[in-house]
This record gives sequence, C-alpha cells and structure tokens, in this order.
Amino acid sequence: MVESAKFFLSCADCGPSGLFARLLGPETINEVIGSQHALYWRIFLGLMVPEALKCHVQMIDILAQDTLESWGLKKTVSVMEETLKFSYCTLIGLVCKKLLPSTPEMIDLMKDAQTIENGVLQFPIDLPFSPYRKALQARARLHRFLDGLINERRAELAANGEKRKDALDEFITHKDDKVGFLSNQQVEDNLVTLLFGGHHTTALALVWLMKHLNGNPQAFKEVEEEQRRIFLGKSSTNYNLTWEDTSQMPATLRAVNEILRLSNVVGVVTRKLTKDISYKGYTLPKDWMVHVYMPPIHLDDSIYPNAAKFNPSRFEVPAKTGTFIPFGYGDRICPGSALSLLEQMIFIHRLITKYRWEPVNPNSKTSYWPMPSVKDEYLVHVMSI
Ligand code: HEM
Repeated sequence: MVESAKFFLSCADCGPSGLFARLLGPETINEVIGSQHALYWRIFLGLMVPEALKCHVQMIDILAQDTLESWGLKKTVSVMEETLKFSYCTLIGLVCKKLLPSTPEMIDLMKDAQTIENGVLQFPIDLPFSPYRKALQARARLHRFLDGLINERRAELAANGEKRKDALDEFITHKDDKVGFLSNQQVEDNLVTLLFGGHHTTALALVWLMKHLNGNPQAFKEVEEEQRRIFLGKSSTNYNLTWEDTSQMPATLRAVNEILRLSNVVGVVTRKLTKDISYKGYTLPKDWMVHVYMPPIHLDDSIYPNAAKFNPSRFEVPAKTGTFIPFGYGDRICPGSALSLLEQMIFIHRLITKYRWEPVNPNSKTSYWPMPSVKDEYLVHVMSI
C-alpha cells in the first residue's frame, strides 16, 4: 500500500484529476502541470516558510483569542462552526493584511467560500437551486471581490512600492523569468484555492483534536502541562504567544500529528493518468482515475500498532517515509501544512489554558462524506477554568 501510494503520488504520468478546475478556476495550482505548477507551488511555499509564517503568529493568536472569548458566555458551542470561522479568518488575514476578518462583508465572503467548497464535489448540474449553480454564483461574487482587491493593491504598489508581506503581494509581485507577472485570473484562482485548501481541513483537524483530547486523559495531561508551562513562563496574563513559544510544543505537535493520522481529514487524493502506465504487471490506460486512499496506510496495525487508538506518543519516533501522508506526497504535497500546524498549536494553547469542555452528545456519529466529521458538529458544554 505504502509503495503504491508513493508510486502514484510521485509518478510523472499521473496528472491532476480535473475535478477542481470548474469551481477553483483553470489556473488553480490543483490543476496546472509542469513549470506552471512549479511556479505556483514556489509562491505558495514562499508564504509558508518560517520567515513568512513568523509574521502571522500574532494575527493567528489574536484570532484564536477572539474566537474563544465568547465561548465562556455560551451554554453550548458548535466547535465545527467556530473552528471554521477561525481557520477562515486566518486565511483572510494571510491573503490580505488590511482586511478585517469579522466585518459583515468578510462573513458574506466566508459563506461564498463555503458554498464553493460544498459545490466542488457535487455533480456539475447547472440548474437553478442546484448546489453546483449556487457554487458558480458564489465563485463569481468571490472573484469580483478579489479582482477589486488585486486592482487596488496593484495601484498602491505602483504608487508607493511598499509591500505588506501578505499573499496578495506575493502573488502580484512575483515575477517569473518566462511568464513575467501573473494576471488577475492567475492570482484570483490561486487565492480561491488557498481559501478552499486551508478552510475545512484545519477546522476539522481541530474538531477531532478536541474530541480525542477530551476522551484521553493521559494525552490531555501531557498537552495541558506543556501549554501551562508556556503560560506560567509569561510575566503577565495579557501576553502574546511568540514563534519561539510555538516551537516549545512537542507534545502538542505529537497530538496534532496523531489526529491527522487517525482522522484522515483528507482521506483520498485523485490522479488522472496522462498516458498508459505499467504498474506491477498491470497496464492502466490513459485517462483512468487513480484514487490513493490514506486510511489503509494510516490505520494499518502493522505500521501503527493498535492503530485505531489515539496515542500521540507513537510520534516520539518519526514515521517512516510514505507511512504518514496526511498532507500528501510528491510534487503536489500540501504547501499549507506548516500554517495548519501553527494554527492548531496556537488554538490549542489558548483553549486548554482557559477552558474545559464536555460533548453534549457523547455518542454523536461520524459522517464520512465529503470529509470525516462529527455529525452534531461537535456540540460541547464549555467551562472556564
Ligand atoms: C489539516 C490541514 C490540511 C490537510 C490535511 C491538507 C491536505 C492536503 C493534501 C493531502 C494535499 C495533496 C493533494 C494532492 O496530492 O493532489 C493538499 C494540497 C494542497 N493544500 Fe492542503 N491540507 C491542509 C491544509 C492546508 C492549508 C492550511 C492550505 C493553505 C493555506 C492548504 C493548501 C493546499 C494547496 C494549495 C494544495 C494543492 C497543492 C498542489 O496541487 O500542488 N492546505 N492538502
């Protein structure tokens, strides 16, 4: 299983699935190939290197605190709803530093982003009131907004040349030797992709993390002690988390990794064959779709003993290559992984040093389509400590 996943995820003749172009746009990193893909990937990665991410720690920390602020006042909290808001606001802050994520305009945009996400895996029937039609309309609104934002920023850059160190700047000012500057369409499609790729994924990982920490006192204790040490090391209660703090969270990172393994937030990745290929004596014809499933690897007892159990300590030893692929593998590995881990660790710090929680419906079932989710959106009672 591990070998075939590695093969199909790194094979040069296994191209993009074509499933995303309709709603994310023809220029989305998900669908382009070769040098165009490498170009977009470099820009994405530039946003996620430590030097760049360091600049966003404070913003993410403030968003985590803002999100959690209201929890103490509520009787019950839908964790899914709240973490979706948190991950969306983080992405908006990453796209454009100037935008205030919680304004009504941004909330409307979040609904549009969600409508697009809902439409991506739907059958593309363009009829009134179909999810696909709604997603197309949401896409048009989001593009109009981004178009205005891009034109405004281009004008600002032309007037004073001052960069803001956000995704908008990185995409607009990136100059490729062959392609030159990117067009509005190229920038827009990839900003929509960024919102798409980083929204539900991180939000769901946080839901599963909270659920499993709540059900596992030993893991909870380790994470809680680690976070409390950081909290107690601060000279005032009104402190900012720093980049250095986030590198002092090995137990939390192990819990986050264990959740990514166990929950398989993105459980399948699809490739379309660009020509006939041979694999282990079989010929797979051009245009066939290959689905690479993560759960058979992540839940294999021979790779992860007692694999169904939440046990962060298994990540005290790094996983062997190809056996831990929540972010994919090969050329198309997720460029947003470092951001997602950072968001999760900051959120958990603020959560665990302030609240305890209990599920309202401990037996709420899991739904598996389109992503593994807790059916009641992980409704919890929250207690301040
Ligand atoms: C728990 C969080 C996340 C998980 C589990 C996840 C998982 C994945 C996986 C498995 C892929 C590979 C798809 C493939 O091989 O075709 C991928 C690609 C991608 N992800 Fe993520 N992701 C997460 C968070 C993020 C975030 C926060 C961002 C952006 C800020 C992001 C942006 C992207 C993009 C742009 C791609 C496309 C890469 C390409 O086609 O080259 N992801 N992600």
